[in-house]
Amino acid sequence: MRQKKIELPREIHTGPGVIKKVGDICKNLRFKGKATIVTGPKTIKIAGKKVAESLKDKNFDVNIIKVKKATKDVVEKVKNKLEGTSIALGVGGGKVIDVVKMASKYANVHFISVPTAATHDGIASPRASIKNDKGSVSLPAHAPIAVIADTDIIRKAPYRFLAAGCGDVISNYTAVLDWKLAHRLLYERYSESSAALSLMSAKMVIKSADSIKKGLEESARIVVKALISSGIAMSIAGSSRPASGSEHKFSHALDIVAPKPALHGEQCGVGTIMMMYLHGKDWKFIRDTLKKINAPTNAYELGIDPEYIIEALTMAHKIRKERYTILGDRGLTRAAAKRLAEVTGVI
Ligand SMILES: NC(=O)C1=CN([C@@H]2O[C@H](COP(=O)(O)OP(=O)(O)OC[C@H]3O[C@@H](n4cnc5c(N)ncnc54)[C@H](O)[C@@H]3O)[C@@H](O)[C@H]2O)C=CC1
Ligand SMILES: O=C(CO)COP(=O)(O)O
Ligand SMILES: [Zn+2]
Repeated sequence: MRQKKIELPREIHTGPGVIKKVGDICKNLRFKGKATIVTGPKTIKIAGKKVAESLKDKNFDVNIIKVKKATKDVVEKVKNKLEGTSIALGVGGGKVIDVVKMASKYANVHFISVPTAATHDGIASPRASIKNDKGSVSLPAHAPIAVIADTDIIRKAPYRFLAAGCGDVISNYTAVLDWKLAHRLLYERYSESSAALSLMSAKMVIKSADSIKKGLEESARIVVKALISSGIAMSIAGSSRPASGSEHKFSHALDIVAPKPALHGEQCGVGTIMMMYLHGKDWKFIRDTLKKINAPTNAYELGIDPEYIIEALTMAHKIRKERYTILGDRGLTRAAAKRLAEVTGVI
């Protein structure tokens, strides 16, 4: 029988003010000595310093590293600085968390995910999206030993971030459709339980769309919960298949061609509208849900020129080629891409 390993976070702490418990949590997990915080230039002020204080209070020797990008070079540099550390903590957005996730895996130390915004479902996933010279790659990393999501910090982040997180998790709809397609066409390994959890995560957000509002702790909690369970769906699958399909290929393509890309989750949400159309499914329902949440549903709201939307659509199939989707191996012609974006109101 095929052997399988599922890696999950051991502890998940959410709630207002939970960041003050980071030191305690690390101590209870039996870490001691040096703790390394990986954070960003903005997020150090929002949360990094609080994490450092909490760790120092529990006698940790704290080292702080600031990163801006999630590239292979940055991962390598961080990995080298993790030597002798007992625990690494990623305090920030998706890029910071991906860097620490990958670097700590290479350095063979545990890491803790401390998201400062609910923008993405990499919070608890065992995968890392890392930029290289051709765009980005999805790499196997490891799951965080703990997730510490302070919903007070997350609710105070710009509302746009929360809406982006909703887009990232709603995109599971088309990711699962693509996965099923690949299973039928190529007999790709498919997990019913992972797909069910992935869709349940998306539905958690869709069901609450009317009550996801700016500044509310409850809204932050709903989205964080959905993002964590989507990450767990990736753990069960052992890949990002349940949470990344054709709509993510479109977003990754935009990251390459657009001079000023929007947030990952915002682009994935718009991609989901178009990929639902290609699958012959209810794309209007996705658009209307994103509208309710106040997430972007078109090029104008993304702040991206329509020309780049068309270009990204025509090249999306070339990204993560191993991941078969509705875009097929040949992708869309320019005329088909333009029509798709027009019919769905994206351009
Ligand atoms: N590994 C995985 O499974 C997944 C990885 N990702 C990756 O995550 C990245 C997207 O993550 P994002 O967080 O959208 O982008 P990001 O990490 O670039 O963060 C966006 C911006 O928000 C700022 N920020 C974070 N928290 C803030 C707060 N509380 N207040 C004000 N500003 C704050 C950051 O400093 C940054 O400038 C992409 O690279 C994507 O590929 C996305 C989904 C899943
Ligand atoms: O963003 C992701 C899931 O939301 C992961 O995407 P990739 O596996 O395409 O990098
Ligand atoms: Zn994503």
